[in-house]
Amino acid sequence: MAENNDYVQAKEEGSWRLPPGLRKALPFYMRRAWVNFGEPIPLFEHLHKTFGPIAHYRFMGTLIVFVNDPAWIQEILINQAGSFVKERTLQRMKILLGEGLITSDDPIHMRQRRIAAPAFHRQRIAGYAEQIAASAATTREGWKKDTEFDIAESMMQLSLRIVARTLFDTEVTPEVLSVADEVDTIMGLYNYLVAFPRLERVLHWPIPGVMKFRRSRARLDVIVERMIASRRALSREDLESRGDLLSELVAARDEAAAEGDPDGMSDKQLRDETLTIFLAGYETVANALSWTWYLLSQNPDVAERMEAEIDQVLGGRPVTMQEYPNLRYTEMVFAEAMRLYPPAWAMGRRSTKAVELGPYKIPPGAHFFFSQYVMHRSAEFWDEPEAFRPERHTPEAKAERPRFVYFPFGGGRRQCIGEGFAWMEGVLSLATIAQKWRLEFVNRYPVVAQAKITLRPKFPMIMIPRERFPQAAPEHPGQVR
Ligand code: HEM
Repeated sequence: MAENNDYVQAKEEGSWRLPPGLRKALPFYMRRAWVNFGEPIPLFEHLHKTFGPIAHYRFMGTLIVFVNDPAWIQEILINQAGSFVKERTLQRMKILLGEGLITSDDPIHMRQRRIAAPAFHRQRIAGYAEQIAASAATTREGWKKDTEFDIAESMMQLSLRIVARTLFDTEVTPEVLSVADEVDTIMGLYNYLVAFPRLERVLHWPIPGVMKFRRSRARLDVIVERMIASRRALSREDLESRGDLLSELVAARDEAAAEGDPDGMSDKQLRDETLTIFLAGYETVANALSWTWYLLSQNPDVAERMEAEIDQVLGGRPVTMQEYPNLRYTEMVFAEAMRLYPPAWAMGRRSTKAVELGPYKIPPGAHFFFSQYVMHRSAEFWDEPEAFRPERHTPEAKAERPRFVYFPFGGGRRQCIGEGFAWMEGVLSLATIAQKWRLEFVNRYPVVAQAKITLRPKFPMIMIPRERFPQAAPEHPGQVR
């Protein structure tokens, strides 16, 4: 990097040693193509390209460090995790999610995670395989052959159906749809709301966007509280036999209380966890699946190989948990789609103590960002990063890579609690749908990834379902041959 008016080399500041970075505060570069306040990926890419594995800049008086080195990401998420809390923008999600798993910090987080963990154990989530396959089959049967539809919308509906069945043990009732709608409204307002410097204080002000947010949040609370109350009314036995995640959480809470955990999980925490899991588990998987179908449509050789595996493993039967371990290539396809289009495209932490990364010593209060999107496409670690190659995810290839070159589910003590669930949902949904259809992409809208809370397609993604085993057209009486 050449020293110029824009950039500074690594430098000492008092007892700190900062990595290289932008000489002036970020707003100074506002006219540059890589600065767009609603869209941080171009900025992260620019920092990586210009400065390499680590860079700093300042924004509104805060020191921000962007890290794109797998060993240093490991330092932040694992080895020095005790020196970090969640970054402020994320903490602001507390206005919606309260003290749920995503937003809380220790000691609340540690306790909540311990209580919620059994609901996500492998044996428990295996029980959801059947509901996932049945939901995907409903989606599959809803498509009309040779008729265009928007895959992004369809995958949202599928994942909503799966969440409704597994989290709440219900179909997509108007109640579940309103949860999705209210969450959508709130998330749409979220980017606007976090721009307020003293957000928590303005929440009571009669500003239209804020009022809308408050109304949505209140409606959401009523719905979720009703769902929790219906579980509470059940006997222990009935609760256990229901088997949905919310019942599991209520049961886990009761168990913790019975084992003498003095502060168990309050009703308020149960509400926070329910919303957190709903939010974390719904859009992420839907987007991962939409991107997978898009990439398959662009790589017919991969689609063919995946279909061959599915036909061979399933032999035309509905997929069950037993076959799941044998759908290895399908899983690699899903993994590779999440490399190119990671639903969680960046993560952030704030340091509470001094942090040492290699030669750098960074003061407490700095914000650290790292991006799955940038790392998963870095040429230092990936050969021809833009190419879609599921073979990158064989056990041998994985063993050769440093841990944090590929981290769609994060890592360390805050690693995604729903990871096992997400893999199963992705693979079983792909297998069920690909049993019947090959999707053909219709190039009507540009394919642009939009980095909102998750990485979603910005425009509708139109597909035509082609039947894989076309049925002979029925013969009509009097048909002329
Ligand atoms: C493809 C799908 C998914 C992706 C890419 C994904 C990604 C992530 C990532 C990167 C984190 C860590 C965030 C951080 O450390 O700052 C996370 C946390 C979390 N995820 Fe997921 N997730 C997915 C699906 C799910 C599902 C299906 C559920 C629940 C059913 C879920 C529930 C959670 C929860 C509760 C946390 C917070 C965990 C904690 O801090 O202890 N996620 N997820």
